[in-house]
Amino acid sequence: MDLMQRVRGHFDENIAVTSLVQDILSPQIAQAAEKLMQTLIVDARILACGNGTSASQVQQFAAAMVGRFERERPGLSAIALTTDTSAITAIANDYDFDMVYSRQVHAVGRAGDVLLVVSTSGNSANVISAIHAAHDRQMSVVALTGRDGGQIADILAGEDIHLCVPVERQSRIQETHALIIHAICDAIDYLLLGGE
Ligand SMILES: O=C(CO)[C@@H](O)[C@H](O)[C@H](O)[C@H](O)COP(=O)(O)O
Ligand SMILES: [Zn+2]
Repeated sequence: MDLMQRVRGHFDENIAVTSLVQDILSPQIAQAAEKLMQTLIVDARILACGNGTSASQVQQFAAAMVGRFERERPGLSAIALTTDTSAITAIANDYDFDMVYSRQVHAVGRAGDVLLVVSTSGNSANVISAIHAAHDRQMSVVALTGRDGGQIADILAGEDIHLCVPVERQSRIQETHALIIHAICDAIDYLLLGGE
């Protein structure tokens, strides 16, 4: 395979995954946006966490809420738990890296808040602990995962929403998570402000 074919292959694969996910996840994505919107309008908060690329994606989401997405509106209450290096290093150093998010959820989370998690494998231990902490706090969860949803698929409960991109390749899962997050941001604006 020459290099050009290899490059084009990424786009072909992305188009196929995007189309699959449009078919199977659009209703749940709309449902997730409704849930987050219901959370924000009663002055509850969205806490968000993930690792690596997913950390950058939850930060992007929080920035789009507190700042803005594509339309002008008041700032909305979302906090990425990935950004406070003092808290993260203290918790990892004094306790365990698996607790870097759960400890923050326990400390900051309140009943009615929502935890947004992003994990390509569904198996990150610190994200799994954060979900348990959210449940302890009477918070529900919106989880973006990939492959078979990993262990996260097994621990979600009640009113939690699971958006699983059911393909193997990490890059395709992450690109699709980015698209899902953009769709959710737009849907929240649409629910708040109506159509353009
Ligand atoms: O995806 C990349 C690089 O593109 C990695 O940085 C990736 O995000 C990290 O390995 C994460 O630790 C993977 O965790 P998860 O998404 O499976 O929960
Ligand atoms: Zn639990």
